Amino acid sequence: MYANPDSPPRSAVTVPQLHARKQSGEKIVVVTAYDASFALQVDAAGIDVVLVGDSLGNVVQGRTSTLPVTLEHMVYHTSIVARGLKHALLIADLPFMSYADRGRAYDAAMRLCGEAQAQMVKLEGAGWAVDVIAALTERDVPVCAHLGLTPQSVNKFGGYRVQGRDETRAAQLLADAKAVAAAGADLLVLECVPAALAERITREIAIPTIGIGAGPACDGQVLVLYDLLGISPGKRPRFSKDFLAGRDSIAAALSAYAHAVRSGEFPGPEHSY
Ligand SMILES: Nc1nc(=O)c2c([nH]1)NC[C@@H]1CN(c3ccc(C(=O)N[C@@H](CCC(=O)O)C(=O)O)cc3)CN21
Ligand SMILES: CC(C)C(=O)C(=O)O
Ligand SMILES: [Mg+2]
Repeated sequence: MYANPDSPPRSAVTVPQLHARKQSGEKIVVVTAYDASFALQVDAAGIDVVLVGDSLGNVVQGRTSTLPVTLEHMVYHTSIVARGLKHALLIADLPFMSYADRGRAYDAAMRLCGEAQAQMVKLEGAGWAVDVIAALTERDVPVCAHLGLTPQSVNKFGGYRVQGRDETRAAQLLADAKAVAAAGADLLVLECVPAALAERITREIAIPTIGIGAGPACDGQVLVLYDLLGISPGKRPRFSKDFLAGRDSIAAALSAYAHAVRSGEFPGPEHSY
């Protein structure tokens, strides 16, 4: 289809609609996808947002971290996922070091939102990254921030551990959440933080929070698709759940996940810290 100034955004779900969910209390359901066939399944299940995560390094490429994932990989997977979507909003992860300064972030956003058709980019961290969020926001590129366990920092963390457990770190995380929101982020992913802290952050900032191992109080939830289907190799993180177990199709597993998030059944205490 050629450009038509009257045509609506590519997806049915829009950024302003996601903002409105914070007030309405209707949970935002997010899942990762990496190819067109799964994107079609996820879209048909009525999931709100699809994330092309750099977790593709782990689950598609068989690596032990997300650090080797390149912008080329992200552009390729984002472009093929985009072809499978009609309903869901599409977010793409900015890979390691692709947003190290304003200029690199602009170039990467051009590839992911221009060429590959993502509607929002996601980046990890606060501090220096707050300026990058402000830079993208000034150019009207929607941004999803990501705090807590930020997997691109694994070499600094020394492993994948729950973040914000002590008082000082919890206060820092709350301050970081306020800073990314003030810089213009549209959404905030909170990964592996105590449920009580995620609840407090969700209450104190104006943008929706999307939890993964962050308890039930977040405005939405995200899971890695292959964790949700029970096919990820190795030890499964505590926050994940196999929704295919006891069901007979991928479509049924995706619908069950969406329903469990919307009804507040998932995540339970056994998935939280
Ligand atoms: N398949 C997959 N799922 C993910 O959620 C995911 C990836 N890959 N790759 C990138 C990151 C890495 N992630 C991870 C990986 C492991 C844990 C984990 O094992 N956490 C411990 C916490 C231990 C603690 O501090 O108490 C756990 O038992 O849940 C958490 C997040 C999340 N992301
Ligand atoms: C787990 C989500 C939040 C992510 O960043 C990814 O899949 O890469
Ligand atoms: Mg990621």
